[in-house]
Amino acid sequence: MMTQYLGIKAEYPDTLVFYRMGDFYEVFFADAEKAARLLDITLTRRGQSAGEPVVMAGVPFHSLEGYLAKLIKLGESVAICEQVGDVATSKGPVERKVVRVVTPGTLTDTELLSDKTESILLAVHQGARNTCGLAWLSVTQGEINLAHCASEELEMWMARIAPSELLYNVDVTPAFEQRLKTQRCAVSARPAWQFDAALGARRLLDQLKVASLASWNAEDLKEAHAAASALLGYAEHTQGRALTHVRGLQVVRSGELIELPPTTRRNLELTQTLRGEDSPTLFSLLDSCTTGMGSRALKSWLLSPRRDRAQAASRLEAITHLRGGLQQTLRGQLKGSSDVERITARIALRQVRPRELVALQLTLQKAELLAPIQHGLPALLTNIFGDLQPPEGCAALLKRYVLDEPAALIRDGGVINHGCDADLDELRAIQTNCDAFLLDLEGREKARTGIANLRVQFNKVHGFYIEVTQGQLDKVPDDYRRRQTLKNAERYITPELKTFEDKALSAQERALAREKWLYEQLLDQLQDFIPALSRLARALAALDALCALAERSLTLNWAAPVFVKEPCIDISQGRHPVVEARLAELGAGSFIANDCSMTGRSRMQVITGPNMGGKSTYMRQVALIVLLASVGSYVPAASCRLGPIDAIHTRIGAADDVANAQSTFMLEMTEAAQILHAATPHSLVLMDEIGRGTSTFDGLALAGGIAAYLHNKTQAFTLFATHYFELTEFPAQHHGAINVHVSAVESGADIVFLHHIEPGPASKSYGIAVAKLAGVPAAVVNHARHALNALEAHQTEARAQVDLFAAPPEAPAMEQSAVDKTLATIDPDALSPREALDALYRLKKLSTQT
Ligand SMILES: Nc1ncnc2c1ncn2[C@@H]1O[C@H](COP(=O)(O)OP(=O)(O)OP(=O)(O)O)[C@@H](O)[C@H]1O
Repeated sequence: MMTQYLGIKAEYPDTLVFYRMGDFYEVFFADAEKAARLLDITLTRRGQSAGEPVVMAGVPFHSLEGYLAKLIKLGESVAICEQVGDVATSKGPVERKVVRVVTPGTLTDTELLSDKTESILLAVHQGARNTCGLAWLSVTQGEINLAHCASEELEMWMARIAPSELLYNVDVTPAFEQRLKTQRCAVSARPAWQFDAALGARRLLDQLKVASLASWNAEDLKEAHAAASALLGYAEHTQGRALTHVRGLQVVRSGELIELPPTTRRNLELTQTLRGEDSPTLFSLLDSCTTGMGSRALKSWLLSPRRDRAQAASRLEAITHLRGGLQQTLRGQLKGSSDVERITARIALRQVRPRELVALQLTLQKAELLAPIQHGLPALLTNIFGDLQPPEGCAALLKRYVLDEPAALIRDGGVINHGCDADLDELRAIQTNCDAFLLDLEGREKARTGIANLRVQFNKVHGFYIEVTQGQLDKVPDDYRRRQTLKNAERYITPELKTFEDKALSAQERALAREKWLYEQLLDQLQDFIPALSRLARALAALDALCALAERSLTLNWAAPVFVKEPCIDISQGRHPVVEARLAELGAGSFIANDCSMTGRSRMQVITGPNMGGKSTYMRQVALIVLLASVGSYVPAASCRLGPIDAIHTRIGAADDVANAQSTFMLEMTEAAQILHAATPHSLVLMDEIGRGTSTFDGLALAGGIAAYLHNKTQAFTLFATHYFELTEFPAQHHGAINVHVSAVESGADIVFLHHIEPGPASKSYGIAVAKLAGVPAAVVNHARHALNALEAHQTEARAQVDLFAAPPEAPAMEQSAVDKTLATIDPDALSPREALDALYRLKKLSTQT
């Protein structure tokens, strides 16, 4: 057995192998030590292998799911090795095989998956010329995604895709590997040969059942093909079979989506709060979907808005239509729908459970009722309703095959419907009619033989028998065969009883085997419905997400945004949806709505005002409104006009990133640098208190420089919140910038925040008043007030006339060196190898002379 185990383990060196032995899954040696540590289970030692005691640990087979969930959460993968041979007939250890490998990125079990989140597997291929190929999929969805990106954009892509597991070529450079390892997901190196572009292209064609990738314009994405090769190979390897339900391809191109860098997702708390919780976030507020499929679709919409507004416009049009009452009816009907998408995937992978099939059947019946007969529907709804047609015959097939309330697992039987299969019905009848048959036989035999006390009975050792007492033996007919002799009686068997016995004793076993066989037959027949079921699942998900957005827009009193061509962000009476909901929940007053008007000519707002005044809330609400509009949702405002947007960048105070050894200030500057490089005139940039991580003068000088760069060079729509009062002078010298401030009033020594954005700079800083409000001891507040007066008096006197925003003098032009001059004359493409070598010697000589 150990030889068998070690042979299997050798094929899965990096994976915990759960080896089935009777009612337990056992783990051995190093795996056992790891499992014992991670799962808190007992380690034992038994027997010997190669002279060493065998270290092992085990978990009962019926509680496998719980242990798997724990391991997957810890980023581990598990190979499930089952007994596949016949225990009764096999000599030596029964044959065993790994039937599937459960890994964080390829989950399919209901118990291991979160309803609202996809578990995504991503393969990254480091290509030549600074390009990376990406391929990713969720095994429970029907679509492969491909993309190419520049190496420096990789982190942004990985943040957008948010994989649960990442695969990379074992031969990548150490620096590249290090970048991948900083991702918060399971990371596995795969052999280099698996990242083969030609193999990947072939696999894609096979998978999609097409002759060419031309219709997706995906023929030249060689690096992505290489990634797809590893991706599909790995996904199939984990499932132990082909992914027949994966039939879709999507190519995502840089520049098609609105950029939402990782910092933006975090700072705007789109799907997670800054503390890493799921709520309250924009998504948790929006997600009133009635199905998991809808929630997942909505989340993906939220994180991947497109620059081109056609998709957003069609969603808006659909939502507007649904708001007219239809959403309420549809949501009522959608409620309780099963997760058709995941059930379809599990049918394809032949892992589906009986109760899921019943749930699917009920949903299919429901879907038929969903599509309203209406004319003049918006195009998106027409398409969705068109796809809502359940595949013909599928519900009937399920109804015919599966009991209304089947057992949880086919393993236990009690799944296949009555009247579906004559053999099964007969086997079941034998079990249920056993007593009746015996009574009937007894009656008939009594009549035939004239033995009044004849009895037909059963015991476990001897099986069925007819018992006749000594005094009646002469009446026993010829066809009775003796089975057992007792003191006062003889026991017999007849051909009829023998036939019945054979049937009855094996009926249960055979019924179970028949049920399993019929279940497989059903799965075979269901395979034909998979494309139609996938289509239906997508339609249900989209309809649910649209209905949720319609419901939210009505409940929360949101307005439809208007897309315009000219550059602008023009919001009237905008609100921060999450803060507003939170205030309402806590009964802490109403949210103060604010306008924001930025145009091609007025692109920057310098925002000042007291701490706690509402600067961050205002900036974030503008970003959230822009994002919601770009997704195609209504927005929390009275009205919103929006020009083209290509990115939302945010630089908002964060805690130290100790894990990556970066100080607050380093992080602040790194993020600022990224924004300055990436932003364009169509980007929205939020800068919150830039420069505060260093000394006042350094910080102020940097903030001034950054503001000037954003205004003059980048020309992005910029919201620039600052505590540096000096920056309120910026708009006077920069025509594209204006001052705004959050209003507050002082009453005595206290401060009242009005949270209202008003034109012009704040009149003063209220730091000390806020400190008092926060409960800082009176002695400290008095001390600070005194010190402030002194500082202000001193500053007025000493204020030098420094122009913070003036462009610095040009750096003196460096004189070109002899090497540079020679280099400028060389055209590498025009050189022969010999000439190139000569040139290299010449340059080397020159460099030693200078
Ligand atoms: N428009 C508003 N209406 C009602 N309450 C608001 C509004 N804006 C902000 N608030 C409340 O004020 C609190 C502080 O707001 P915010 O964090 O935006 O202030 P801030 O000016 O950025 O402060 P700091 O400068 O200290 O970062 C919020 O948590 C919210 O409860």
